[in-house]
Amino acid sequence: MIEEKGILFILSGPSGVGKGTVRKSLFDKDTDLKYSISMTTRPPREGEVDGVDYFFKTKEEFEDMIENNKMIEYAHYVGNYYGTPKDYVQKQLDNGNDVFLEIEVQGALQVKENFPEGVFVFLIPPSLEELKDRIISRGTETEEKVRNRLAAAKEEIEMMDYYDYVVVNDQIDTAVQTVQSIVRSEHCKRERVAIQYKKALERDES
Ligand SMILES: Nc1nc2c(ncn2[C@@H]2O[C@H](COP(=O)(O)OP(=O)(O)O)[C@@H](O)[C@H]2O)c(=O)[nH]1
Ligand SMILES: Nc1ncnc2c1ncn2[C@@H]1O[C@H](COP(=O)(O)OP(=O)(O)O)[C@@H](O)[C@H]1O
Repeated sequence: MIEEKGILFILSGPSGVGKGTVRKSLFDKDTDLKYSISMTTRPPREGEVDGVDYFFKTKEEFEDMIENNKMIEYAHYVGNYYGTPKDYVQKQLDNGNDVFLEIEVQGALQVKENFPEGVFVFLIPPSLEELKDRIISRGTETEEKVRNRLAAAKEEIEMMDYYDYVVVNDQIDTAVQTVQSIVRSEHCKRERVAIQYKKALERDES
């Protein structure tokens, strides 16, 4: 059966919930998904590589991309810009490949406006206490930034209503398996399979 367009998957949720951890583990298992590397003005953390973890840009370079309409979405998050460049995502979807975005909530809502057919997955922590522990234990933030991220998290969790799926990231393996099942299930959606069959039948008859 010929795949038409790829599916756009959006994984979002509060900072520190485990989006990056879930995404990396998912990509170790599911090589068919294409990951869209984000652009950011945040300085690289130790061990982060330009073009692998993020495309690290200056504020001017980022604003230039925005002005030239080259971003699908972007957000100003805890003092820095983060965003998804348009070209890569569009090209992969057009080639029939599934694309996976891992982005914060403001950006996900913008994607929803432009790609309403996207599949929106919201990752939540088992509790706010656990979320705080995860942000602290990661050790990448100052005390003030931990407070900022937790304050943002409370507002972000209220946006759950805009999502198609909600996954609790309690045990990492279970959360990854659940996201993987969502990806598989979306490929079995009746509308999607029916369209592909119809097209294949039409080709057969002509
Ligand atoms: N809107 C948007 N958010 C992004 C993008 N890339 C990463 N983010 C989010 O920006 C937030 C901060 O990312 P980062 O500084 O790497 O910290 P961490 O994810 O909390 O480790 C996280 O919630 C990311 O998921 C993007 O392209 N667009
Ligand atoms: N299911 C989980 N159980 C315990 N710790 C987790 C789990 N998922 C992620 N973590 C830890 O929580 C911290 C934040 O995870 P990270 O993937 O950086 O979050 P995000 O990308 O959402 O900001 C990291 O130290 C990570 O190892």
